Amino acid sequence: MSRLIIVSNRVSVPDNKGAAAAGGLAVALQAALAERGGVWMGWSGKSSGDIEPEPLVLTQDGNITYALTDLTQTDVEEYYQGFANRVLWPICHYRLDLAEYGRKEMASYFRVNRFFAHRLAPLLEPEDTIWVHDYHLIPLAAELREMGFKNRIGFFLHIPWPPADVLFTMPVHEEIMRGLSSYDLLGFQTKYDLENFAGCLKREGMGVENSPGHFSAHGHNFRGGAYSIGIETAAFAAFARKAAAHSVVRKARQSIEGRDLIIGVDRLDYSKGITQRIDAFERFITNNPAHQRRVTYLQITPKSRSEVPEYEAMQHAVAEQAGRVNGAIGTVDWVPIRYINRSISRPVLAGLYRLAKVGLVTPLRDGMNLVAKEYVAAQDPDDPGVLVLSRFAGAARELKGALLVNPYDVDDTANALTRGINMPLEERRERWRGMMDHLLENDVSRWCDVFLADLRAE
Ligand SMILES: O=P(O)(O)OC[C@H]1O[C@H](O[C@H]2O[C@H](CO)[C@@H](O)[C@H](O)[C@H]2O)[C@H](O)[C@@H](O)[C@@H]1O
Ligand SMILES: O=c1ccn([C@@H]2O[C@H](COP(=O)(O)OP(=O)(O)O)[C@@H](O)[C@H]2O)c(=O)[nH]1
Repeated sequence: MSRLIIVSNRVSVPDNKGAAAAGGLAVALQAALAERGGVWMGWSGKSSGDIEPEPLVLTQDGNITYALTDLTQTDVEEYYQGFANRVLWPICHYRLDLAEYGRKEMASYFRVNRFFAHRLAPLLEPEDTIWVHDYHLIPLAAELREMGFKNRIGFFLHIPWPPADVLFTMPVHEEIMRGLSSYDLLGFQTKYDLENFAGCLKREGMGVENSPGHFSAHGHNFRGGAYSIGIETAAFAAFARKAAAHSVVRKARQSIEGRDLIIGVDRLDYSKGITQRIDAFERFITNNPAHQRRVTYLQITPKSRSEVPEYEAMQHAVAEQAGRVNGAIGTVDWVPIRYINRSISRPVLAGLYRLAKVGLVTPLRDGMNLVAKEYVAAQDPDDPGVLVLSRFAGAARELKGALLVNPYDVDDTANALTRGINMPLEERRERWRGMMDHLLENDVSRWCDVFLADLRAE
């Protein structure tokens, strides 16, 4: 069996393992690699200032070799904060209004991908299978091919892929499409993302789809498919069963004093629909005075990408909004929204999900959303809660037992909250069972196996 080499911008570093890694990619890859072993190369998350980063630092932890590199401060600002998170992220989440193009950021993006390729090259052996992850590293395969590597190279995109009219607003869309065309296998979260990709390729004759999922473009034949990422379902359910004894979970249970708990867990990101969600919660309370003082909405929201201006602005906006709504609907003995900016470890999160009668997951657009899956996995089979889920999350394609909402429609989400809080036990059980069976069968291990089997197949 060939070695597996994973490359991603974000790496869940060994000394950080017990701590909360707020980000689905790191959580999922950690789970996938722990089982198989291999090499995981990526950014250390640190800046080397204005000097060239030191050589790769290799750390062995069990069967995983971590290979981390720093980036210069300029590269952090231009490649990660600039092009990846101010151009590709908003475009792929359909937020053209937030995209900030800059020539030097685009140049830095391609330069850092070349740098990654050069750092990776000495680690590679001819039989290695290389699996590249996410929008930060689209040009990596083209760089490796340029250097003569013939390995099987796959790519998985964790975020949505937009339609041609959206993608083509990006000045370097052709180079990005060319980069994707250099892989042997492209994985998307849903078939809609795959269809959008095929549409982008065909629109201006950049490539053709020879048969479903088989493409030719820029002189290369490659395949594409939908591979919805999963979680470690059984292990997460076990966390949740044990978590009731955890002191944080016990304190949370005591402090809600028998009220119904609604939970939201998201990085502080504009794609997650947090402001619309708070509006919907306020509407739910004003529409249902009987629930006043009888529910608590816990929103766990670790800060994310704070150096990017759009994220910094959002931190202020959400904090201000949560305060305003608490002021408007709270009473002397009831704080309706508990808004937390710290990251919580996943074993504790599992216990909080299990305490919650409703999991409120309403992104405006999301590649998958692992929180939705974790919420389901954490439930008590005898008394499960209800998942209220945005129809624009990749997870909505799979979790048929959720109450699907349009997150832009505040009344729709407020009504789903009413329905969720009042749902009879039998209906909750039935909805939950179907989702849990699906998650047990389609866990992260299966996702990994299926993608790698397809990548390794000629
Ligand atoms: O690395 P950061 O800039 O701190 O951001 C965290 C991660 O956010 C994104 O996660 C996505 O991957 C999840 C797992 O497939 C998926 O469920 C979710 O919908 C996506 O938003 C991003 O794609 C990762 O690269 C980041 O590491
Ligand atoms: O305080 C927190 C908040 C989130 N997460 C984890 O971060 C991941 C978020 O993944 P998701 O796919 O929902 O969204 P992303 O942040 O990757 O866009 C999930 O595994 C969460 O359990 C965590 O460990 N602690």
